[in-house]
Amino acid sequence: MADTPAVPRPDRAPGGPEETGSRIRVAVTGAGGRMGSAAVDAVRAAPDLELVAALRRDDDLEQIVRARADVLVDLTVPESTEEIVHFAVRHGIHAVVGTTGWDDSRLAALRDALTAADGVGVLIAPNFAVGSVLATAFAAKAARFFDSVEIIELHHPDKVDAPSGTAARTAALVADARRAAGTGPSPDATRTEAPGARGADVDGVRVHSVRLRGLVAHQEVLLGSPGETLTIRHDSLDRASFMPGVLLGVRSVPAAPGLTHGLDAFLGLDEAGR
Ligand SMILES: NC(=O)C1=CN([C@@H]2O[C@H](COP(=O)(O)OP(=O)(O)OC[C@H]3O[C@@H](n4cnc5c(N)ncnc54)[C@H](O)[C@@H]3O)[C@@H](O)[C@H]2O)C=CC1
Ligand SMILES: O=C(O)C1=N[C@H](C(=O)O)C[C@H](O)C1
Repeated sequence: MADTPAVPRPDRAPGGPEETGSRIRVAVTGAGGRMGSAAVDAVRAAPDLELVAALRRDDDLEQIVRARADVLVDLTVPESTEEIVHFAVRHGIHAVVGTTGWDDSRLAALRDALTAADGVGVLIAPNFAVGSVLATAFAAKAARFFDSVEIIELHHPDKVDAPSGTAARTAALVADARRAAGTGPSPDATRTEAPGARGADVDGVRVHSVRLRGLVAHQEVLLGSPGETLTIRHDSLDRASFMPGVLLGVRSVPAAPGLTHGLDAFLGLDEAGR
């Protein structure tokens, strides 16, 4: 990662585009991908936004600076996203990040970088679909009331990571809620197991990943207690489902300095989904 110093952005704070009503200048990385190309189209179609750069793999990140982007939308791959986002932060550019791979240590390093970058905002959004954000919030809310909880995430087979970022985030919030309530671990008498049969253990929650041609992005949270189960399911049937969340992020992040994790706050939800 290049170690360039932060560049002051005189067009940012008082009198910047978010305050003057001028169009927000948006750059997209991963513009050649499934999500990036949809985001490019969505930004182009939004009257209050202006697409100023669309970068593909191997394009020079300096283009974002030369284009005087206000907000970067990153939709690349887990191996690239950290470097790209730190580059934006160092240059005083806000970022809306949909790419997966933001584990706790990466988030901590980003928080540190943002502390030094006065006024810059970054949204890390594990899922931009409103229904998915709500489903995760509902699951976190329900988690303490049931003996058992497991997650099944189902995606298209071109996805490079498993489990999904959404499932990892859901598992973390479910685990937090159960810890806070003193709920014990999900009961499980398994003694012999074919490798992977019980899924991945994410923060004490079993997560099962399905990859199937024909699917886009889907998740079920299964909760169970004696005599009853509750299933919270969300389906993204088309990448159009993600675009309102991307645009909400672009419009909201300039006024949200520091790190925002999840679209919840921009939707007016707190972490418990209220
Ligand atoms: N937060 C959300 O709601 C959603 C997040 N995602 C996530 O977004 C990411 C992208 O997903 P897809 O578009 O399906 O993948 P994709 O593989 O279709 O697109 C990724 C693109 O990024 C490009 N790329 C890689 N490194 C780059 C770099 N350094 N600079 C510029 N471009 C670079 C690749 O060449 C590729 O075109 C994944 O991490 C996925 O999990 C996907 C859907 C929704
Ligand atoms: O790769 C995808 O497609 C998706 N990735 C994100 C994730 O890993 O959670 C969001 C959504 O599930 C689609």
